[in-house]
Amino acid sequence: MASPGPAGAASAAASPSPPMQLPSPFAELVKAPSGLEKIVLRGARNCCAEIYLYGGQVTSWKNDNGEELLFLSSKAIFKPPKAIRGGIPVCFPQFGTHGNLEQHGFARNRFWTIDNNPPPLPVNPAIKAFVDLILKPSEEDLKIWPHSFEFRLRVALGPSGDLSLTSRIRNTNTDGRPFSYTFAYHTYFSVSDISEVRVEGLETMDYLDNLKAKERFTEQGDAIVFESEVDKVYLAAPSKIAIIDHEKKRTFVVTKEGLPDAVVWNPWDKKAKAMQDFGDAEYKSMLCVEPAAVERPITLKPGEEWKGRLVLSAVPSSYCSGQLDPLKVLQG
Ligand SMILES: O=P(O)(O)OC[C@H]1O[C@H](O)[C@H](O)[C@@H](O)[C@@H]1O
Repeated sequence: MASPGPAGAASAAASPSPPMQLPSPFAELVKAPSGLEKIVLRGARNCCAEIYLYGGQVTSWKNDNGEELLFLSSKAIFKPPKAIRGGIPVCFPQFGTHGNLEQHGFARNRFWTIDNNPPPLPVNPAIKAFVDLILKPSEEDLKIWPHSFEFRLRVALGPSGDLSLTSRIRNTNTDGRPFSYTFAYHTYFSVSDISEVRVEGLETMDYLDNLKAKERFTEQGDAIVFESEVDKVYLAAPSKIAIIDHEKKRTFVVTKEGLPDAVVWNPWDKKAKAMQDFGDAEYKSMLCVEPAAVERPITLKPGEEWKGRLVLSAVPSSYCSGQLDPLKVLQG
């Protein structure tokens, strides 16, 4: 008997114009001009978020006033196999070049499907706008990474406009083999002007510098500011990091669980020019702060599941002419 359950959703995904069911009345599946499908989550007032099935990738997150909070390049290419430049690409099963797979693994350029019947996840009952996606390896994927897995991603918009991403990755190998992976939520924040931005929470942390052959250094005691290209993996970073945008008087608070590291990236002018899908001056209006597990890969035995969570909130900075109290932002 046909039912609008998960099997219905999976087979509908393969047909050309599916009347796809979503479990939340605040979520809608629409076709973007590129022809790719995306889910639009609608929260209170003008809050909303968009998630592409391609890459399982969040590309938009707007606040109460309908202002965009994530960076998406004006030159982003919405065509496989290129990953979409901006939003929140998911790097799995490899972050960066930490392995033999393509840069950042393959999850960001695969088609995910809607999972209408995911295993229960403890949730805040006030969250009404959410969607569950799932990625399983294809035959081709198994040739490049010979492990069977189920990757479930829930994207939810909270009542106060917070955006949360919860990843659950399960080893479904039937041959008894464990697997290991590295991971990142490659979050592109929209900022007014990179030279007006500082990041708090990473002071005094050790980091691997991708611009210096992954050599290990220790950050100085001050908040991080930006004057040139940055590509660092902060190790054992705190669970809250604040990105303070002085000009916009906005602070992003990044809360991470299950993800020890945090990557900070801005390509600056030279690298920006070299990227085909990134505007020459766009480095000024973006910053990537990416909760990640890089230094120590995560290992799962068959049947084991890992959970990694990211919660983003955007709050007005109390900054006027004095100093913002970093403790208030990071603890509050
Ligand atoms: O161009 P992509 O493959 O999307 O990677 C963009 C960037 O992602 C991360 O932040 C890495 O640390 C950088 O080394 C890399 O350049």
